Amino acid sequence: MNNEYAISVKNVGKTYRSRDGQENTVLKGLDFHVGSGQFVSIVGQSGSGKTTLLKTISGLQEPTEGEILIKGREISAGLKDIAMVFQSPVLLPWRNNIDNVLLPLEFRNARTPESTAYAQELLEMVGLGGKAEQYSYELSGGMQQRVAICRALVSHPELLLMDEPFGALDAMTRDSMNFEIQRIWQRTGCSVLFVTHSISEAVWLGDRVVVVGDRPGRIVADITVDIPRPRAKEHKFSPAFSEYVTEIESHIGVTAAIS
Ligand SMILES: Nc1ncnc2c1ncn2[C@@H]1O[C@H](COP(=O)(O)OP(=O)(O)OP(=O)(O)O)[C@@H](O)[C@H]1O
Repeated sequence: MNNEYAISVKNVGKTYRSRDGQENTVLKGLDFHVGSGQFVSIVGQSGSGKTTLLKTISGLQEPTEGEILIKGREISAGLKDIAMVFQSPVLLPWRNNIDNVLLPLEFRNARTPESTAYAQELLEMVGLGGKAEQYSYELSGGMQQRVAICRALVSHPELLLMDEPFGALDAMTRDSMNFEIQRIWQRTGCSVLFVTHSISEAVWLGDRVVVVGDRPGRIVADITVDIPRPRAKEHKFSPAFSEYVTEIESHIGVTAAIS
């Protein structure tokens, strides 16, 4: 039954066509599922089609072949259940932080006193409760990304798609954001698809790591990470962790571009 999955990707292909008629098949024959409440990391070489996959799952673009079901339904029927976080937070500078968080609800005319209270609660959950009235330019990059994550969560999405959300952050901030996203995920129970260039981040966060091979993008490995939760920093130094990293590196083939 498809209904038990948060996402079902069935034999999905995507071919871009340029204006002069050239075809570029970026994804071919992708088949995988994300269980309800699972955290699935996606890694792969640059250009292997990870962002294309996320955009296709989110409904921002259509697959050329195959189908994608969200909780057993066509994407068009499930869009309100999906939120996306990009590498750049893209906050509106003329709105304060809580108003940025509430933006998706305003678009739907669904801002209420309850949702405002929930937005404040989310900001508190990410340690920004005292900065609700401040503006994004008064925040660090890591803080801005936390506001963007709150904005994604404010509509209670069942599915959170994250495309290299911590790629622009320094190593220390990135580590603390990893803890934060693990905590948020455990608290909200949403399903997460998380694209990253960092194999160690993928292993540390994921219940599974899906490796996308390139030309055309296809799944070359789908590895279950059997490390207990909640995960702590020490897990990164365990032999099991290193084995997962080594195995994933071997599936990607070349590791030069991957940290
Ligand atoms: N809208 C588009 N039109 C045409 N080609 C595109 C489009 N978007 C992406 N591509 C091409 O699809 C391929 C895969 O791009 P995509 O951004 O999905 O890869 P990626 O794995 O996310 O890369 P990176 O890790 O560098 O972010 C690239 O060759 C890219 O040029």
